[in-house]
Amino acid sequence: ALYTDPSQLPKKKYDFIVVGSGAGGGVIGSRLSESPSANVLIIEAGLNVEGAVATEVPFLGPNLIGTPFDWNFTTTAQPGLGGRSIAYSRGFALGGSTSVNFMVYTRGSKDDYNRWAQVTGDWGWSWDALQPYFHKMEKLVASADNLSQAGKLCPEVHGKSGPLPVSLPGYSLVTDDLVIGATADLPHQFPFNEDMNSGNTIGIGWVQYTIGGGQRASSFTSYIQPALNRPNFDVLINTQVSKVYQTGTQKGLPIFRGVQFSQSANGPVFNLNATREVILSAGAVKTPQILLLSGIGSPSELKKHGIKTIVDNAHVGTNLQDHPLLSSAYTVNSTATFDAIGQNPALVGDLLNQWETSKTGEFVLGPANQLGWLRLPGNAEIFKTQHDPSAGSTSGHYELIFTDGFVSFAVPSPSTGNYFSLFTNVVSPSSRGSITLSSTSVFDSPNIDPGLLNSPFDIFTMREAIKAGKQFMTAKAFKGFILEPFGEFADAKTDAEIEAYARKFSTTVWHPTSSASMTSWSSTNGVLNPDLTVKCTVGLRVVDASAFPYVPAAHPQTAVYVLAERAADIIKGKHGY
Ligand SMILES: Cc1cc2nc3c(=O)[nH]c(=O)nc-3n(C[C@H](O)[C@H](O)[C@H](O)COP(=O)(O)OP(=O)(O)OC[C@H]3O[C@@H](n4cnc5c(N)ncnc54)[C@H](O)[C@@H]3O)c2cc1C
Repeated sequence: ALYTDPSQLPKKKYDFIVVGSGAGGGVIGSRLSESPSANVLIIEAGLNVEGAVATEVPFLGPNLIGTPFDWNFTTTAQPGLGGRSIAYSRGFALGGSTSVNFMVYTRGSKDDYNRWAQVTGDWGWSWDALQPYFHKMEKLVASADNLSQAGKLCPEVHGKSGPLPVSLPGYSLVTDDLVIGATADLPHQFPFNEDMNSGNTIGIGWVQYTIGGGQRASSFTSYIQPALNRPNFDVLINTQVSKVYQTGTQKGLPIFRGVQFSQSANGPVFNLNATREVILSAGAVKTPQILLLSGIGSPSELKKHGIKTIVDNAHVGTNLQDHPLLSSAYTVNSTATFDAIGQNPALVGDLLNQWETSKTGEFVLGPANQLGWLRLPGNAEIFKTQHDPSAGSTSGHYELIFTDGFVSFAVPSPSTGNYFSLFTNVVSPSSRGSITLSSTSVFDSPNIDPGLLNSPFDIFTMREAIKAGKQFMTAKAFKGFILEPFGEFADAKTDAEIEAYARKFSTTVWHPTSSASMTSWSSTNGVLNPDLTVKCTVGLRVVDASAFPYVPAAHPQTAVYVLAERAADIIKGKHGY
């Protein structure tokens, strides 16, 4: 059942306590509680989303940024962004970031997962070995407009009966034929990819979304909500875990089965012990913060805050990776773009009404109907001095996303006009950032440094992505539709100007990962073992995006879901459920 107050919890004992209900925690809580004899509790800091229409209407997803459903973090000053600090959104909600994200469903590439397998020495993380889990979680469903899927995805690649609905965009746009037509015009540089979830991501194609029946699917709607009536599954919201604590010692290693939590910085503090495991799924920002607050980290970092080191691990909070994102707009010869929705409040009411009555219309859409993943040429100048950080030939170096209207996270939308937005996104970054403590309170944000555009490779790739995007827009298919580049984008012509433009306006795709990453059993260069247990501890695991050794060249929710699906089986296996 769902609880809002720790004192209401019906049990004094849980086998598993899961911290966070996002892509990782939602799957773990739901899958572990499938075993009736496993008592499972999820503790979630954020708000209930039941009945919150903005979390249900796909088109309104971006409007959740900056609302009470957002942690509303801010990064440290980013040298790669000209010293700017930027807003850093994370879901403060039941369902975590899957309740506020943009629902793009991309698995990543064969090479992304095979690299995880190689780094961890556990072939269970390879693309082939994870296939049963992709199929277990997915349910390929019709789009809201029920159009044929033929030629837009490969059904055989997908699961048909899992809890998470996946569908194509449910409303056709004028720009659909233009983008797909441009891949036919320029097939060598911009090939069409019928299904970017087949293992080979390269090319441009139709976006798949975690949308079913025209409505957002999240770890809450797909995993937690259907399990809430199980007598062995409780979820406590509005409550932050402030640390995990040692409950004993086993073979010289500290056991961390204790969880401390409260509802406000000065509110009553509660303690609860798990009989089997504590699983941290608080996401790539908060999981390392909780580990550090628990005395698991670099002794010098912990000492600064007067925290006693229990496990000496200098890697906690390091290796943070993210994808820098830039939006550039063109004016277009059309009056039928999304811009009308932002510019005309009456239209919003009509579309919401249509969505509520029939789950059809523009509001069933995510932010783009097509996107693509592309590689720098093998002889690109940057490879003379920098090694290629991508996982391999099936992973992109950059992504292009196409939106039928003006969308930017750096500048306000113009009040008039019609636009087409081209997003460029560095998806195999070589920059690394960090999460460090700013105080000893979990109620304070940690220092978040995603290291955006902070390496020669990343700025080079962003620049080349912009140039490739401009090239794509010259395809015959766009003739008569695309008018001209808009705003400062129009003035960014030379390489130096494009780089300066990119540093001035880039933000993030909100894809932080790898801040408590897994490595092999024998490696001391990481935070987790390949089974996601925290190195040199007993009873403590991490199941969320912080566990990734590398960020996949993809929107990462799918990788978190699949990681958690396998993790649930690992945990069940270990405890004989
Ligand atoms: C605006 C936005 C758009 C995005 N768009 C996409 C997209 O289109 N496609 C895609 O694939 N990915 C997208 N992502 C990223 C994707 O949602 C995340 O990668 C994924 O949800 C990460 O899963 P997680 O379990 O690691 O963390 P989360 O889903 O963030 O879950 C962590 C949970 O832990 C809770 N928590 C944190 N600290 C505590 C604490 N101390 N005590 C208790 N609970 C705590 C949080 O409130 C949260 O509910 C987007 C993210 C954002 C923010």
